[in-house]
Amino acid sequence: MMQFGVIARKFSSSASVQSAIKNVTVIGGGLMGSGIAQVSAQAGQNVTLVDVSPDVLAKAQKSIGANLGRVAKKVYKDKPQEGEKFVAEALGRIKTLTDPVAAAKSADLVVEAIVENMDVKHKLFKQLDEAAPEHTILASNTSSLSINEIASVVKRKDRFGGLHFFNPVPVMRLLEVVKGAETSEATYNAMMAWGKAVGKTCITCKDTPGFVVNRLLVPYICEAIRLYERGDASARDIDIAMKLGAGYPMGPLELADYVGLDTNKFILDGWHKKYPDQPLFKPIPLLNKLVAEGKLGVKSGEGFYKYEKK
Ligand SMILES: CCCCCCCCCCCCC[C@H](O)CC(=O)SCCNC(=O)CCNC(=O)[C@H](O)C(C)(C)COP(=O)(O)OP(=O)(O)OC[C@H]1O[C@@H](n2cnc3c(N)ncnc32)[C@H](O)[C@@H]1OP(=O)(O)O
Ligand SMILES: NC(=O)c1ccc[n+]([C@@H]2O[C@H](COP(=O)([O-])OP(=O)(O)OC[C@H]3O[C@@H](n4cnc5c(N)ncnc54)[C@H](O)[C@@H]3O)[C@@H](O)[C@H]2O)c1
Repeated sequence: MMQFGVIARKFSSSASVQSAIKNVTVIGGGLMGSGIAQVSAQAGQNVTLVDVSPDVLAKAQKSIGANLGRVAKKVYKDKPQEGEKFVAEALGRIKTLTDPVAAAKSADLVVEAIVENMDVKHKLFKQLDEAAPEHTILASNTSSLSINEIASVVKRKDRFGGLHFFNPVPVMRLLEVVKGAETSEATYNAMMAWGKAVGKTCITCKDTPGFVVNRLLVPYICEAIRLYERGDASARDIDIAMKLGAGYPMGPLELADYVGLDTNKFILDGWHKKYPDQPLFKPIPLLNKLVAEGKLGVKSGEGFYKYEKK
């Protein structure tokens, strides 16, 4: 369970670390993009949040407001008026747009958090590269794709890198900063400083599949699903086992639902295509079935478990 001290420490550290980056554009207003926008605004950055869907943007603003409220309740426990001011000021720093090209024009940093698909990311980054000012750093929050391959369509390869956040962004303290083959030292240093400024502990990763966390996490979740498919244990028992037996905050099937089964599928399909002989990345029929039925986990109301719709 997250303690007040951890939130307060995270909050104060984000307020005290300086970054040259002041204007951040976040593309994709879903699970991750809304969290990245929140922590950036909390740290005093001017944020432009972009999504193709106005409905997603409205939902993102609502959830960011609610999550800022949770932070304010802890940090300004005995000072509710200051808490309200904190929420209003942070929300006031976030503007929303549906046009990525317009949003790139005023950005020092663009963090992309759209669907996990190389072709879609390429199309977006080509546009961003043409529209953004010379100094702008472009970064992807990809879970599983190669940073070098994403960067292959841009001219500014020295000003491109990976910024891999974890879900839920306001709570998870890690940021993987990924150096591509042509990422300059200046870009890497700016990304590290920005990560610290938004309250994260940063680690340096090479552009290897899954970086550090997902290289370990993906095989673990896949094996859990296969265990369940074989009927070796119930979903509930697998999750209880890893929580009580290994001390994880969530079991693997709960975590798969939390991340989103569509995102899980994009990752697995991509790695299977790239490494067809690796048995760990073979398609999982049950996962394909759930996604085809629109059972995407928490965000759609059902995955391995059922959830109340938000
Ligand atoms: C089908 C599978 C096929 C396999 C294919 C491949 C699989 C691929 C899988 C990998 C996908 C990779 C995805 C990505 O690239 C990497 C990731 O992000 S991995 C996910 C990492 N995250 C985790 O592991 C989360 C683990 N869980 C937790 O830490 C906790 O459970 C929780 C989410 C923090 C919730 O904690 P609980 O105690 O259960 O619940 P509470 O509601 O009490 O919350 C605790 C605490 O946090 C505060 N809080 C929660 N959410 C937010 C928020 N959004 N904003 C602000 N604050 C939040 C809450 O208020 C509580 O505070 P407290 O009151 O305790 O101070
Ligand atoms: N879900 C996780 O736990 C998690 C964790 C870390 C990283 N990631 C990565 O973050 C990225 C986003 O994942 P998510 O879970 O937030 O997905 P999501 O489905 O919740 O959100 C993606 C959003 O992008 C929008 N979008 C799609 N194409 C767009 C475009 N061209 N321009 C603007 N908006 C567009 C969609 O409308 C959607 O709202 C993926 O690359 C994923 O691999 C996910």
